[in-house]
Amino acid sequence: MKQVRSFAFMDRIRIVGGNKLNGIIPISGAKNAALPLMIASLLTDDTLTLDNVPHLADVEQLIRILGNHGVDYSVTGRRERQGDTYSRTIHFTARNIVDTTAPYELVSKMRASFWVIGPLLARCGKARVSLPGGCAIGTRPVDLFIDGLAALGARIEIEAGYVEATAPRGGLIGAAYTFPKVSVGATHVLLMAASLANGRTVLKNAAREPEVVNLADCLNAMGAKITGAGTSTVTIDGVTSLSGARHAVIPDRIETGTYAMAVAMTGGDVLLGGARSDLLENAFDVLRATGTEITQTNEGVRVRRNGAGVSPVDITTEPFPGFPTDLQAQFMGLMTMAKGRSHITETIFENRFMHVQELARLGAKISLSGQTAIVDGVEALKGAPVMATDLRASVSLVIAGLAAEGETVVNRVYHLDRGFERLEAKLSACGATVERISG
Ligand SMILES: CC(=O)N[C@H]1[C@@H](OP(=O)(O)OP(=O)(O)OC[C@H]2O[C@@H](n3ccc(=O)[nH]c3=O)[C@H](O)[C@@H]2O)O[C@H](CO)[C@@H](O)[C@@H]1O
Ligand SMILES: C=C(OP(=O)(O)O)C(=O)O
Repeated sequence: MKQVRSFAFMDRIRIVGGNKLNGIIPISGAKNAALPLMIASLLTDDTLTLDNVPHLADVEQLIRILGNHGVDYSVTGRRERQGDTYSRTIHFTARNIVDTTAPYELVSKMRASFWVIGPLLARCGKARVSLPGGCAIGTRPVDLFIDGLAALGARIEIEAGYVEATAPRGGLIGAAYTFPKVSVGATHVLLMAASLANGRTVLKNAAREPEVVNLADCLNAMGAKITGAGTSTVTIDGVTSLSGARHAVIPDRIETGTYAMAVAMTGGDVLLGGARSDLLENAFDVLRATGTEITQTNEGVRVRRNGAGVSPVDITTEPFPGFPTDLQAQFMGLMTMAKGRSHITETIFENRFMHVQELARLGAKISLSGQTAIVDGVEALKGAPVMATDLRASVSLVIAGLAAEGETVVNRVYHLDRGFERLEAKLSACGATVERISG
């Protein structure tokens, strides 16, 4: 097995705030689209080639997990921009599945690794997968995966921290299943499992996220028969086998929204290269209401804000097409500098406010009332040492640091390396003072 590149654990990010952002930030392939696409390679003994795969700790970790099941990979077509390597083309081949167990040591590091349960069960008739880890933003149960796979005929038991799933003799059986709650991950898993089931599956109340559509398009290119992805009702007519394909990861809408909010905070004029505004219309409407100019161009999304100040806007996180929970922390960063009070309500994860106390170190005025944060904008933030607690919380501290007076040091940036490719290089190229201090 080839050496998978590691990310440094104890690095810190040092920011000296106060500079406007001006220039171009190339947007990478989406982490949350790349991960399920990589997992789909388990469904076929042919090669699945994925373009625009970001170089992130989560991607490298999933390469290790897939390797444990017998997936080989090779990297070609590295793209170079601004003298540095980024998103790559990776070929994944699961000629033989050598192990249907996904062990705790690998799966506990990342939520999405649990999703191998769908393709392993569909292709091999069995899977034994450790209960997952991931960002500590709530309890994050797996009941919907279990109920959904059981609806396709799987027998499921939980034994010593592992979900053990067995398909009926002859394979999974298509069925109608209504998700009691919208789940991105459970929708991904049922799409993959039902693609190789016998007969028709109809999923109701399915997640409509662009990453689900990206996966369905890839599965269809591999020979699956899926219609309705991107709506709440998805129909999958099972096929007996899937083939290889070549497919591109969509641009990262959360990275796009994050840098757009950074520009809204610091002021300036930045082109988010390759970004698609149709992937986050709601968040862009909200940003426009704060006083930020956003236009789609042929090259990407242009974001501008002059010195007029930030207007407060209330938001509530919702499944797509609503305001994404993965941008809630960053938006709170922006609201700390608004001219007035805003309310930010989190409805997806019950413990996704850990950035509140860290933003307070920078001088933010935020109080919590249940699932709502009440943010009173301050004249200016002041730099301070802060601690990253999860992926999106970490980046909210970085963008707040860009707008704060003086020096901010963000500790525990390994969270950031899970989901932001070359963050310091991208921001520095637009005039920010940001550097990584090796731990
Ligand atoms: C790798 C990836 O793509 N992660 C994203 C994915 O996470 P993930 O797929 O884990 O999130 P889900 O959409 O499944 O979670 C939505 C809600 O459903 C609950 N739930 C989920 C499954 C289940 O079996 N039972 C249950 O109750 C969750 O606890 C949460 O409250 O979608 C989230 C919601 O947009 C994003 O914040 C994450 O960035
Ligand atoms: C919460 C996230 O990731 P995960 O689901 O892997 O924890 C995220 O991408 O913001």
